[in-house]
Amino acid sequence: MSVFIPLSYDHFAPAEAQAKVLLGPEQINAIVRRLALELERDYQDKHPVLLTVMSGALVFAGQLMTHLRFPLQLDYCHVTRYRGAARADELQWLVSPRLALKDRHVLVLDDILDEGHTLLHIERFVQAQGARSCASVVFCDKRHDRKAEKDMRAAYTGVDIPDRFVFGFGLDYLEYGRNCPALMIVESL
Ligand SMILES: O=P(O)(O)OC[C@H]1O[C@H](OP(=O)(O)OP(=O)(O)O)[C@H](O)[C@@H]1O
Ligand SMILES: Nc1nc2[nH]cnc2c(=O)[nH]1
Repeated sequence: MSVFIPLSYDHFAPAEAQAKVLLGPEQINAIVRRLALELERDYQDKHPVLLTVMSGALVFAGQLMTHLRFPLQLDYCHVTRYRGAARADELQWLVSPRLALKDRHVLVLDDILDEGHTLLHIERFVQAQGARSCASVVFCDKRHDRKAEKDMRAAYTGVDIPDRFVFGFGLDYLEYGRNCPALMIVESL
C-alpha cells in the first residue's frame, strides 16, 4: 500500500527557514542515554522485542539501541496518522510486526506522543497478540489536553515539549527534515 505525498519542498523550505532549535544533538544524546539506563535497569533479563514505529522513530531507535547493553530483538511496524502533514487524518496500518509477540515483553518505541492515538492503537494490537507485557518508550511528549486518554503518558518519556509542531531527529514535515540532527520547533504550524 502506498501513501500519496506530493513533492513539497517548496512548502517545507519556508517552514525550515523559520524553525528554531528546541533540542540540539548533545541535549538529545543526553536524553537518549538516560532512557537507555532506565531500560537497562528494567529490562536486563527480559529479552524484550523493541517494536519501532516507522518512520518517525527510526532515528530514535537507532540511537537508543547503541546504548542498550542487554539481549533484545528488533522489529518494526508502520502506522501513520499524519501522512507527512501537520494535521492528523485516519490511522492507517502500512506494515505489521514480523516477530511473534506472544509471551514476549514488548517495548513500543516512538519518536513522539502527541494525541496518543497511534500508541494506544499499537499497544492494543500488541496486547491482542498475547504479549507478556507491553510498555511504550517515547523520545518526546507534547504537553496539551487533547490526549486520546486523560492524563495519558508513556511508561518511559525522554522529554516533555511544548504544544507546537516539531521536526528533525526522525520527525518530518511533508516527509522532509527527518535527517536534521536537532529537534526543531515551528511556531506557525
Ligand atoms: O500521538 P499521535 O497524535 O497519534 O501522533 C504520533 C505519531 O505521529 C507521527 O507519525 P506519523 O503519523 O506522522 O507517521 P510517520 O512516522 O510515518 O511520519 C509520529 O511518528 C507518531 O507515530
Ligand atoms: N513531525 C511531527 N509529527 C508529529 N506527529 C504528531 N505530532 C507531530 C509533530 O509535532 N511533528
